[in-house]
Amino acid sequence: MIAILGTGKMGEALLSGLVRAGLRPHEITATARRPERAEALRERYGVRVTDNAEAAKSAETIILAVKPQDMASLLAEIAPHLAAGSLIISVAAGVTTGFVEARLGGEVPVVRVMSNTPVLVDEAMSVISAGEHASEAHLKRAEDLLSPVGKVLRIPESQQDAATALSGSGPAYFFYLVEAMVDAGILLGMPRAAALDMVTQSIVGAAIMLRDSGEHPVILREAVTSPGGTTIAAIAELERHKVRAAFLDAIEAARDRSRQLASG
Ligand SMILES: NC(=O)C1=CN([C@@H]2O[C@H](COP(=O)(O)OP(=O)(O)OC[C@H]3O[C@@H](n4cnc5c(N)ncnc54)[C@H](OP(=O)(O)O)[C@@H]3O)[C@@H](O)[C@H]2O)C=CC1
Ligand SMILES: O=C(O)[C@@H]1CCC=N1
Repeated sequence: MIAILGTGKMGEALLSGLVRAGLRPHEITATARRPERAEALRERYGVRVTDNAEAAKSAETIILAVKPQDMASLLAEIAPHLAAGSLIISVAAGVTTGFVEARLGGEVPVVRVMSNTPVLVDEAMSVISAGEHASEAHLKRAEDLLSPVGKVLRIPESQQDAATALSGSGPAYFFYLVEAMVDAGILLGMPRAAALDMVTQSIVGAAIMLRDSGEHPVILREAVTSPGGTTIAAIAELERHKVRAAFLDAIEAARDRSRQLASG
């Protein structure tokens, strides 16, 4: 039995991925704070929706998917109800395995995960790190759960905040880029729908080339950039506006925010 505690956007994305990967609804228990949310999950997936204590009691694997700010109270609620040997998988940004271990007591195995919303289309990037009492078998269990919905990479926990900033938040940067490029199309007089199509297909094509060609992004970009041509005219403006420096600062800010989150 797998329990997902705090089934909001990320919890539901994981839940739908597990169902697509072949888990049967009766093998999954979900929890939510609002009754209408609980009802929606029950209807949409046919899973059991209970309270946190009940879900924690009967699950071998417990996925914690509440906001970092809600983690301490959730851990206090489930601590007395954990079955011996249950694996705790936390997907919350910034929350360390030490934070979870200290509040659950005993030698509870904890795996920290940072995934991202492309889990909805089985293209997640999930990075995982073991807590003090998590064994190879626990890491493998987390990998088995996550690999049907995307790529999984093991990283030292010291790199989790950086990974949160890069791949956890990463999809948002690409959506933001698409919004900005579509706005540029509007500025040039393109219809909005056509501009969105053009930009979306360009980003999908570029992403697939990047993933499948094995080429470095610089090589791929140079192949588009003709001497004296249009692309270099655009890149000169991006450099003038320090877009690269803005990315370095932005992702560093996200890493710092991830570090702050566990302390509330
Ligand atoms: N969104 C993303 O791209 C990513 C998010 N994450 C992490 O995932 C976690 C969840 O984020 P996200 O899904 O965006 O947030 P949401 O607010 O969508 O989901 C959190 C859910 O937890 C529920 N909840 C809160 N407290 C309790 C409780 N005590 N018992 C049961 N349910 C509870 C909330 O209920 P209610 O709605 O009723 O308040 C809500 O449905 C965060 O820790 C975040 O850091 C990680 C990677 C990517
Ligand atoms: O913005 C956030 O805090 C979460 C963590 C990574 C992506 N979304």
